[in-house]
Amino acid sequence: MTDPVPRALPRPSPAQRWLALVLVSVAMFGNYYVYDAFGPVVDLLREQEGFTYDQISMVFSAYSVAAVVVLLIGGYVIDRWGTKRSIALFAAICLAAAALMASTARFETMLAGRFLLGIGAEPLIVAATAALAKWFKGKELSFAFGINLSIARLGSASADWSTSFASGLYANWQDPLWLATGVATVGLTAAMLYWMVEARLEGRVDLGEAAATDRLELKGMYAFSASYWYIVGLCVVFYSTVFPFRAFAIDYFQQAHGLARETAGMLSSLLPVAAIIVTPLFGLWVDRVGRRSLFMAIGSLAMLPLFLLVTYAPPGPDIPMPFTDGTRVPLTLLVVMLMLGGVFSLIPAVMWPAVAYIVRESRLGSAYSMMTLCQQVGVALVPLVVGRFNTAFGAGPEHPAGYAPGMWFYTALAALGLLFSYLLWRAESGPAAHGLEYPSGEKPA
Ligand SMILES: NCCCC[C@H](N)C(=O)NCC(=O)O
Repeated sequence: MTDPVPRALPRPSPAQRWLALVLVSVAMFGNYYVYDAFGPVVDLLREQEGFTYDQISMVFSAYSVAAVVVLLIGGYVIDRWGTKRSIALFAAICLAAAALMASTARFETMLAGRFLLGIGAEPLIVAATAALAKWFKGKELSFAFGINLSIARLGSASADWSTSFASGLYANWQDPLWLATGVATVGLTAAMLYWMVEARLEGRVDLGEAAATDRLELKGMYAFSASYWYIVGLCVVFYSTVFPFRAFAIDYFQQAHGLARETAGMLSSLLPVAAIIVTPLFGLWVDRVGRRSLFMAIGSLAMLPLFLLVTYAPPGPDIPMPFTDGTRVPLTLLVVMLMLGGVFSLIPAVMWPAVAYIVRESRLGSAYSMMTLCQQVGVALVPLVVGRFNTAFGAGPEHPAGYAPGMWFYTALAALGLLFSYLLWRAESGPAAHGLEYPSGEKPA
């Protein structure tokens, strides 16, 4: 008798793939919610617990310090543990971090909680990407990544919206953070369900092998072209401006512009909301027309005046915000936040895929890891500088001008971003171009 020939397993059905996507995305929703739940309680921590802006920015930066550490080792955990265990493990760490931050207003505990969040949240993003690659490889992979990021960004927007739908909790700093802990519990539940689904279907459907996780291999980094390092430079200054600005935005709108917390939250949510809607559209457009470095330069140029406009331009009339129940905001703030939302949609849509044009496929993992690592170093340092400025210049409701030095610092970073994108555009308009300026699929000879 001959041994039966092993039969090839079927690929997962659409229903199985979409179930995996929903569960992984809910875990990511929890991750992003917890990250952004800190911004809306900044003023309460200052007023009720006596936190200084220096302390607030140290807490915010602790995430990025942890992220730098885990980016160096996180890939090994995912490769060793597999996606299903890793997603549950990292979602559990996010939950523990959220609970730690909600438990007490001791500065050291907050710092530890935010550090723990960085340990869990950044590798959770990597593990989620690896998991989706297994289920959607050869299918709707880009679309699945897009949906996943949009649901994650909905988590960011929901944290801002919680100032309205959970306004009753904002009598103290702690209850909104307990709400974040609840959301993290939902994220962990989704991660556990994902573990069950993957374990149940393993051996029944062909999930393939997850590609080796993006890892940082320093060997050969020097060989990356100047264009790659210009994109890394832009990435660092762009995220080091936008993420810290977002972290302080709700407090800033309240203190410097006298907005109610609900209104400030709505205004701040324009960034992730714009990104959910517009990023995929920009992605499609740029695929058609190319001109990637030009678009990055346009995005950087558009960002340049925004922080000075919120500081010095007259507020203008109060007008109703679109898609709300008539919440009124000063025209200048609305225009600035809509423009920043546009930039926050355009630059990531162009910048991350541009790396794939410049670096060969076998080094893409290292290239993206190095880019994220540099990004997180910037995101760790910039809030410390802004916090220092705010404290040193006595920023607060009695002295709104004290916020101006921080805004000048953001402007200087935006100018640096413009310089990097100009250098990139110049490099990509010359003979050593990589095809960034061409539509998808068309490369220079
Ligand atoms: N909002 C949570 C922080 C996400 C950090 C992540 N490393 C990242 O930069 N993602 C890209 C993005 O545009 O959100």
